[in-house]
Amino acid sequence: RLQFEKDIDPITEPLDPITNQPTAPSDPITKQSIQPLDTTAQPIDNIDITIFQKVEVTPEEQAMKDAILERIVSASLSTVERNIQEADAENKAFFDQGIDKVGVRSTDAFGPHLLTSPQALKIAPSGKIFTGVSKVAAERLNISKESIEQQLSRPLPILQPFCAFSILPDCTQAVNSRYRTIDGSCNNLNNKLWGRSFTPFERMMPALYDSFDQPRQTSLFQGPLPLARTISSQFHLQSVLGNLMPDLSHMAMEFGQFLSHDIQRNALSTGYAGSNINCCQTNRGDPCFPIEIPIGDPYYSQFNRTCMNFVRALPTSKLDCSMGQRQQLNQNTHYIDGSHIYGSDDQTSNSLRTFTGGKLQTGADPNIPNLLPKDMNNNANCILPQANSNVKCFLAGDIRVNQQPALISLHTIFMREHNRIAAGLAALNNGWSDQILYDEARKIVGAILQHITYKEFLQVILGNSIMTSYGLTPFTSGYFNGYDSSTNPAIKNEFSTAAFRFGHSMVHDSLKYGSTSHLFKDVFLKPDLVYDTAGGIDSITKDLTDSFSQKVDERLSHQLTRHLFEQQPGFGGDLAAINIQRGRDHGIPFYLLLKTICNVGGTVHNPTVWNALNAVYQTQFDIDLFSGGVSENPVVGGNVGPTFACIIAKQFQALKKGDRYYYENSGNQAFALAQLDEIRKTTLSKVICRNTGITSIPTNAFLKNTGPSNLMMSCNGVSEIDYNQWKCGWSNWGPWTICENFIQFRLRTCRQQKPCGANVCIGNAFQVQMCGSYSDADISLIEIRIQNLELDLAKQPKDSGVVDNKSSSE
Ligand code: HEM
Ligand SMILES: [Ca+2]
Repeated sequence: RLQFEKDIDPITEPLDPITNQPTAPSDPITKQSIQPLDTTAQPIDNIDITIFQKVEVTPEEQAMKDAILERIVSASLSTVERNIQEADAENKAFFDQGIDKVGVRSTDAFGPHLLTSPQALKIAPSGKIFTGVSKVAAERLNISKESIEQQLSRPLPILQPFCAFSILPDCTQAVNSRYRTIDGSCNNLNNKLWGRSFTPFERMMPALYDSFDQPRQTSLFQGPLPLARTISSQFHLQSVLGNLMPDLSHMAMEFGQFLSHDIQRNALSTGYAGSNINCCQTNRGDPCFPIEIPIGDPYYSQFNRTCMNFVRALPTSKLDCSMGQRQQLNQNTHYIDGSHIYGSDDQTSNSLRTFTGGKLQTGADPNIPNLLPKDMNNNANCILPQANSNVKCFLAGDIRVNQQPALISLHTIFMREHNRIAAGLAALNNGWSDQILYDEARKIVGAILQHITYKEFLQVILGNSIMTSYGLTPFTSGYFNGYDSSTNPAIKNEFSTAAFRFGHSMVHDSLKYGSTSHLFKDVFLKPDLVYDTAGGIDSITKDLTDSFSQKVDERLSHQLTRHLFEQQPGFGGDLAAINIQRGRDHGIPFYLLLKTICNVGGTVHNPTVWNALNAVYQTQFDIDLFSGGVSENPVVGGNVGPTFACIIAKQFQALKKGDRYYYENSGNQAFALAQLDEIRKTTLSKVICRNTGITSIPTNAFLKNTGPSNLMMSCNGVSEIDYNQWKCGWSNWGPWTICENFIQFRLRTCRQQKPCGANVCIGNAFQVQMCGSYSDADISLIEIRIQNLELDLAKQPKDSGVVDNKSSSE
């Protein structure tokens, strides 16, 4: 049986035993991913397969269908497994020949996105088996492309041992836990794996692949789709200074990327021993899907470059272990939970903790305190200066942290926010263990991230009317009681490959840094600016709020479309082409289909833009989702077009309603109301003030223009979170009441809300005393009144928050 260890590729030609080269040139479009069935396989000719053409079937027919599927699967399994093993051997040969290499080559234009984690590689073989047998079944049963999901979506017992998701976690602890798990499991108690890291992206619509699971590459009018690079160079032209956003700051772009890295990280295929597959040097099939650079390319042709490396995403089995279309894997937790800060698996999260005082590790740099911990082995393949061995890249919950300095800065600020909160909580509550401090600080940071996302970020991206109609605006008081356990929070493939990439269009040519500007190509994977003692994180952050974003439109900076991760002139990547190619790799349906699903009618493009778009495609029905969506006119009050706004709004609605730990929820895991009100006071600007040396900042960090509606605020005296709402035990005494009939009293409240234990308050919540000038003769009467009052006061509850006696032991 198969070894579930290495990334292996089922879809490559056998090697010629003499030359050790593929025997036939492979054509990624028409290449069949699986060899014909074993001749030893049982024939199915005597079975009536017409029931697979029916939409409605009786229970008896369904049982018959399952039996047929079982037979086909059992007959084809060994062939599929053998193909995977052969592909593995072939990958090893490419590795041995030095074609696929461990570590990034100077022509790799994917940077840290290439670094697929070991957990994902373990899931890969399972994905290949499910895709392999599904393809055989679809072919044998003559199932049409459109009905594959419906006809094959059966959890066959024979396939369960191969499924990566057949073992469920034990969620007993999670039922009453105030804290999320690190990997996101057990959030939904009926569907324990929903939203967990290393689970598939879901879809809004079934995929549209070519020949079962091959990238969408054929036009509706036959012939190939236009090349991704051609669409990029002809339609996604260079952003010009004249098309700056009128209001959004460059920080809006950067927070968008930061948020994106919380909720999604696609896993790419790798070669033998995790090496990077080189699709430009070999002519092989899946998972190679190189981006062809046409002759006469306006930029790359001067370098005689004809190919940009592109490797397909890893296939995965589906979460319900049923057969069907090829799916892709999200390596991060789908929830907005700060997983890019803390890690999406226990090993990563533990490696980032100090295990004292609930704190996260910081870097020990002689010149600059409080940076992220250093990546001493340069696992992220950063480009480091030879002259200064202090300068290293950084470790965080998501390996893409080092992609460029603005991203490093936001990561650093939120790491500091965690440590500040942990210290604040520890100062008030001596008895709290490292674990409680870590958990509670992580819970608060997660809530702050959600609050900033829904209150500030989405507001400027989607605008009022969409925020309201999808119920995305947070409340100003009270709990949101809208948790819906039937809502799957999972990130949708259409969102990840296209809609949420709108931010690529907002990226400037350069990162402003004090009085200088640095082109992005000069700072990709270079942490140097962060170490600059003249400004570092503070300067990068201030300049993000101090400059405009580019508009969301078809235009992207050449820094992204010519120079992405460029290490050698002419050999950078093209992010617009990559986005288009990725959409095709994932079988994302064409733009007009999604537009219809989103109920977007009529003309939503500027006519010149629409004509330019149609000039590159044979027919409007071929338009890729990224290109069609990003170029729409923005919705009223927002900054993306109606189709992307719909996809984004639906996604964030699911992330809100489908998250048991959504910060505004009531219930077992809830914040006390007074705590929730503290979270609600947070803004991104305040978080920046609290954790940098910046002295003044726009009140709304997402808007650049300052004026009456967005005043500059001083960071001096910017309110901390009021940790008193987290203090366990008695509050201070309130004031004495007015003296009446020679008596007065005062009150205090007991804070035994989570995560305090019960019984943290000994004594009374009230004090009564005599007052005024009374005569000795009155004393006995006053004493009786005091006793009565004390009896009344004792009937009042003495606690202020939700009582909980379980969480303190967690
Ligand atoms: C300098 C800024 C940025 C750079 C260099 C960059 C680069 C990249 C690269 C190389 C990929 C992988 C593409 C692929 O292989 O399919 C990617 C994916 C992505 N980017 Fe960006 N990006 C930037 C900013 C942003 C922003 C501002 C947003 C959103 C507001 C964003 C959203 C996304 C999304 C949603 C993905 C897909 C993530 C996944 O599932 O793996 N990016 N980006
Ligand atoms: Ca997450």
